Amino acid sequence: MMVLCALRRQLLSRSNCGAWARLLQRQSRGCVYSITHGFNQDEIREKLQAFPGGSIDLLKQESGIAVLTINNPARMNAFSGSMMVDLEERVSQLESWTDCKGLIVQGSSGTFCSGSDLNAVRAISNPQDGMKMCMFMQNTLTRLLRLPLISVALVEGRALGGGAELITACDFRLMASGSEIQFVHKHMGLVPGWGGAARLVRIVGSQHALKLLGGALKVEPELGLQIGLADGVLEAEEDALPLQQAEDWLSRYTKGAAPVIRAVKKVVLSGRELPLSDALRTEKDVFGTVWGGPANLQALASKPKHK
Ligand SMILES: CCCC(=O)SCCNC(=O)CCNC(=O)[C@H](O)C(C)(C)COP(=O)(O)OP(=O)(O)OC[C@H]1O[C@@H](n2cnc3c(N)ncnc32)[C@H](O)[C@@H]1OP(=O)(O)O
Repeated sequence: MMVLCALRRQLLSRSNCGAWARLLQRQSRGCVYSITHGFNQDEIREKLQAFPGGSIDLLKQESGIAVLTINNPARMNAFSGSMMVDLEERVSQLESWTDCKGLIVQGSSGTFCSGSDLNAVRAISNPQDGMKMCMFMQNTLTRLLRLPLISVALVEGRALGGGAELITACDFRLMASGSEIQFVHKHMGLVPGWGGAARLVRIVGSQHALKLLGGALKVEPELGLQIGLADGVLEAEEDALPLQQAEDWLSRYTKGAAPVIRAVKKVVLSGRELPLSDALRTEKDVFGTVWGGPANLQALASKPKHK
């Protein structure tokens, strides 16, 4: 801590205050890696931008539900370098949207995501660059998971490799019928590197995680439900597209005032990530933000009966 404070003072005294302030802000945003870990985000961004293609699109709706779309259909929505940078920018936008209550992450054109763009993977196959890309994606996906809103991955078609890792950075997962999730890393001579293994263990437990990663098993909706990787299965419906079905599913958790929904996520997140004493203190602080707030006063005035 003392080292960090000294570093902060040292950095702020430098002439280029704006850039340093940005670096320090990133460090405090809940990233895993910062300048103290030798992580230089601007340098990595520049490298990633050298592999263009596709986009990550964010739709902010008045309902407070956002839709994030992985959009690179010619490559089954594989993640190019510029899409990794795009994703980081979209997460920053979501961090600043304080009325947002829910997020759906989907792929374009009926499939989720086929992982890293193999063309970029081939071009940066040295371990140093690979680890830098990993740090960048781990930071972004950690920030995605920590957003104070309720997120759901809508899996249609295939979620492979990094695509399977991305779905673990959402609070929930819905699988459309016929969809598949597969951590194909072993077949590529790899292990997950975007934080997918650490998050998968927390979602399905270490026994199931070992089977999914060690066997590169295909997870279809039935198995997904059975092991707790999927929270619901969407059957094909004539009058509701999967995105509409996902919005309906999510609405049971996002109905209500934004500050309350966001507080719910914050207390669950702190319970999941912090030691008990710290989580309890955080819960007390978050409680203080809603106690006596508009939603609380309105509920009290309406003489509720919870039947
Ligand atoms: C830490 C991250 C680790 C990783 O993510 S490593 C990457 C793991 N992902 C993969 O290995 C996916 C490899 N792709 C496949 O298995 C198949 O393409 C896939 C997704 C099952 C789809 O099969 P099909 O339906 O038969 O379609 P297809 O093979 O003809 O693909 C259509 C076009 O998409 C391209 N594509 C699919 N996945 C890609 C990828 N990850 N990177 C770059 N290009 C990719 C594929 O090459 C094809 O392009 P083209 O039409 O031949 O020009």
